[in-house]
Order: sequence, then C-alpha cells, then structure tokens
Amino acid sequence: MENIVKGTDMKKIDSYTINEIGIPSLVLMERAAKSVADLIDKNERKQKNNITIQVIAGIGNNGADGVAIGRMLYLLGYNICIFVIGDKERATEEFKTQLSIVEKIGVPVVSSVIDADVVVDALFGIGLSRDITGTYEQLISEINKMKNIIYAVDIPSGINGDTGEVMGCAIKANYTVTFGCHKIGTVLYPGADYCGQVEVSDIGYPVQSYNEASEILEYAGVDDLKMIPKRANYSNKGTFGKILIVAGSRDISGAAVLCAKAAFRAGAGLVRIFTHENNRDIIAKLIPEAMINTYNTEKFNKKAFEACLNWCDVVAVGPGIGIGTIQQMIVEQVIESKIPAVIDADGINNIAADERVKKNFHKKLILTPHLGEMSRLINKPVKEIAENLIYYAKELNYRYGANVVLKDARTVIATDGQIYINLSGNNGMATAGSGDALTGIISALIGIGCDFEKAAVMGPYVHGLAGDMAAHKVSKTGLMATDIIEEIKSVITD
Ligand SMILES: NC(=O)C1=CN([C@@H]2O[C@H](COP(=O)(O)OP(=O)(O)OC[C@H]3O[C@@H](n4cnc5c(N)ncnc54)[C@H](O)[C@@H]3O)[C@@H](O)[C@H]2O)[C@@H](O)CC1
Ligand SMILES: Nc1ncnc2c1ncn2[C@@H]1O[C@H](COP(=O)(O)OP(=O)(O)O)[C@@H](O)[C@H]1O
Ligand SMILES: [K+]
Repeated sequence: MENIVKGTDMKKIDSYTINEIGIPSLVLMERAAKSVADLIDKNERKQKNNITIQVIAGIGNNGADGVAIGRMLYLLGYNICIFVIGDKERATEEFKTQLSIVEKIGVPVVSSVIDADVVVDALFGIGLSRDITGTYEQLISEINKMKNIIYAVDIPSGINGDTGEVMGCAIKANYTVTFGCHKIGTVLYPGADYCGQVEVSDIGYPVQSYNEASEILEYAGVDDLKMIPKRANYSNKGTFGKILIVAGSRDISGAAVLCAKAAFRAGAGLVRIFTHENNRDIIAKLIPEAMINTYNTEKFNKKAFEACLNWCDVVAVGPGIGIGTIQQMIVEQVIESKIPAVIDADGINNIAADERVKKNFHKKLILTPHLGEMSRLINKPVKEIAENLIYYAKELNYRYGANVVLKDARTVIATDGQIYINLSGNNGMATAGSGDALTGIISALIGIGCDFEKAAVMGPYVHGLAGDMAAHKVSKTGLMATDIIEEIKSVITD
C-alpha cells in the first residue's frame, strides 16, 4: 500500500525532514525539481529545438521549485524563460536563492506570459491557503485558454491539497509530478481531473517524517495483488469458498448473473444463487455453473433460506432484490447470522432507515453503497456526501463497526478506522451492473481466503484494474459490466 496525505500534513512532513532530520531544504528542492525536469525532458526531447517552455513561478517554495526546473531545462538546451508573479521582496529564502542562481547563469526571466508550447505551473503548491482572486485568477484563466502542454509542480495551482476542491480557479494540467506521496488533492475529484497524469516522485522524505501527518490514507498498487492468496494444488472446489449470492427479484435476473460470474472469475469455488422463483430458468441458462435456490414472495420459507446460510462461507446480498418485507427480513437474517457478508444495493436500501437493524452491524460486514444508497443509509444529501467522501465513510465505519466501500469515481474504503482510496478504474465503469460485479469480486476474495478487511480494499482495486483493461480493448464509451467481468481473470492470475 502507498500513502496519501493531506497537503497541510505534507508541509509538516517537509518541515520535520528539514528541521529535525536535517536534510537541507534546498537538497529536497533539487530532487523535486530534477524529477519534474526529467519528466519534461523525457516527453519533450524529440521536439527540443522547436518548442518554447515557460515557467510560471509564484514566490513561495513551489515557485522556487519552478525556477530550479527552469534552470535544469535551460542547461539541457531548452528554449525556456521564467515568469515570476508576486512581490519578490516577500519571497521565501529558497526562492531568492533559486532566482539568484538563474540570474547568474543567464536563464531569461521575462515580465509577461508568452504563448509557450509547454508551461510549467509553479504558481502555488501545497501552501495555497485561500481562494485565488485578482491577477492570479486572470493569469490562470489565460494559461488555461492556451493550447499548450502543462506540467504542474506538486499539485495544479488552485487545487486544495487537503480536499481536491478548486479554490476559486485552478490550472488544468496535462501532467502533475507530486512530491513524496499522493495528496488527497491529487486523488479526489475535482482535483484529480485537474492533475492529468500523475507521477509520484520520491524526493527523500524519511519514513519517520510521515509520523508528523495527522492521518495517513492508503491506496493499493500492483504489488498488493499478492495479498490475494494463490490457489493451493491440494484443493477442491470447497477450498475456494462457498458463496451465497442473494440477488434478483421478480423482474430482475441480470444482477444475480453478473454478480455470480464475477465471483467465479475472481476465483470462487462454489456459488449458490438465492433468487425469486421467476428467475430460475433464465439464470440456469446464463450461468449453469451456479447452484440455484428460489423463494416466492407469497410464502417465504425461512427455513430454506437458513439452510442456504448454513451452507455458505460468505453471503453477498442485495443486487436487484427490490424493496419489500421479505427482502428486509432476508437482509436482517444475514446480518444476525454473523456470517461474513457483503451488503450492496437494495440490501442497503431495505434497511437504510431502520436504526434497530443498523445497530446490529458488525465487523464482518462490508457495505458497498453508491452515493444514493449512502444518502439513504445516513440520511444526508448526496451532494454533502460527495463533497465529504472520506468523512462519511469513516463516520459510518466508526459508528456501526461495519466496513464501508463508498463507491464513486474514487471509491473510499473505511475499515477499522483506516481509510483507503481506490485509484484504479475509469469513467467507462459508470455503467449498469458494474457494482454487481464488484460485489461478486469482494465476496469471492473473502471466499478464497483473502483477509476480510483487505478484501474490501482489493475488491475495488481488482474491479478497477479489470475495468481499465476492458476499456483498453473496447473503449470507455463501449464498456459494459460483462467486459469488466471478462477481464478479472487477467488481473487475478495464477
Ligand atoms: N524545502 C521545501 O520546503 C520543499 C518545498 N517544496 C515545494 O514547496 C511547495 C510549498 O511551498 P510553500 O509552503 O512556500 O507554499 P506555496 O509555494 O505553495 O505557496 C505559498 C505562497 O502563496 C501565497 N498564497 C497562498 N494562497 C494564496 C492565494 N490564494 N493567493 C495569493 N497568494 C497565495 C502564500 O502567502 C505564500 O506566499 C510545495 O508544494 C513544493 O512544490 C518542494 O520543493 C519540496 C521541498
Ligand atoms: N467515473 C468513474 N470512474 C471510476 N469508477 C467508476 C466511475 N463511475 C462508477 N465507477 C465504479 O463503478 C461501480 C458502479 O457501481 P454501482 O453504482 O453500484 O453500479 P450498478 O448499481 O449499476 O451495479 C462502482 O464500483 C464505482 O466505483
Ligand atoms: K503548482
């Protein structure tokens, strides 16, 4: 897992590294600048003699980075100039040092914005402390109108490093090189959209400096796929989990099929679907590998459902089950059984308003609400939740003890007080049935023996990677849930 911190916490990490550990500020800055200059050089080298580059520098240390980047590119032979905005008298010491260096070398420092082919945005970094207005606002608007390639230093100027909010206006970058680790502002929307492609550059903050952060969030990377247990040779289908999927209703059969297929593709050994009797034939045809038990809403056989619960190791309940007394009873029974469970979609909607049921939530539950379901569950407007994903995921986890996978363009996961943000996936996944696939994947990961809390983190990661692979093949626009499911096998390999 890799770290994500707030911008303000990164400043504390920075200070500790400089003042307590003793790595000089200019040493960190040299590494930071070098990593941005290296990326620009790698991308732009072929057209080196035909392009102009302008560094737009503020007078803080983000600007100081920019000036150093300008120097490095100048020394590499690029046609570059630096534009400084702000009162140089009030600049940081590092900025003054960097400016004095470039003046001695002879790097052009100009007094206006030019229509450069490449812009280095070093106006504000994580020191941005209020909304951008006045001349800064005009400048950002002017830069955003140009048809150039923009490289943002640390974070696009105008993005709040603590939240990802736009502080009045912000630079729309093509690339961002962020230092030390991701900031909340580089991963959450809208900030993530302003970053373009993000590269995290290790500029030498020692491990103990991260103790200065008030909170460290994490995200999964490819290395973490090893948390998914390998299949044992000495095994049988029972070894890889008996998954009960309670999905589908009188008019909906697809949700159960998608969920079950995703579970099989993610490695489940046995899948049993518990669904409305109307669905038996169609589901049997679409996924013959799954066992099927049915219920009818007129006379629900509680004992039969209990037998299914006794059979399984994991339950996934909710996709397409609809709303009703029987469904509510089913969800309650799942929760009371204390069997590890994933509760999704209508599984959540059926109990959303019932405080009595919510009080029974426990640590072996993973709730996977999208914003609408979350809104019903905690009785807050969608907009309020969308703007405070981390806060509400954490709060729900803390209040009821259940693990939370709060699904959005950036899914936030809260397990045992630790927050994770999923960085895989793409907008093509905003398509019907995508969430059913996720529920199948998480259940299967639990079934095959993945650590329970880690399944809540790795499920969205695997789902997103599969979605990215599928988008590569069929495009984001054409992506369907089935495409995601078909790529799971390329993510979880032998
Ligand atoms: N040695 C260091 O301290 C290092 C700093 N680094 C760079 O330093 C940056 C942080 O530098 P700073 O803390 O100096 O802060 P910034 O350079 O991000 O910005 C701070 C300056 O902008 C002003 N400001 C804030 N909001 C404003 C607004 N809305 N309108 C107008 N002015 C505004 C502040 O008064 C201050 O002068 C990082 O993002 C990173 O790029 C990196 O070089 C790593 C090492
Ligand atoms: N813009 C996006 N970028 C990345 N992932 C997305 C985006 N939109 C949706 N997703 C993912 O797709 C899934 C959609 O789930 P959900 O809304 O429950 O779909 P459904 O109910 O149709 O199955 C979630 O895992 C969500 O994180
Ligand atoms: K910047």
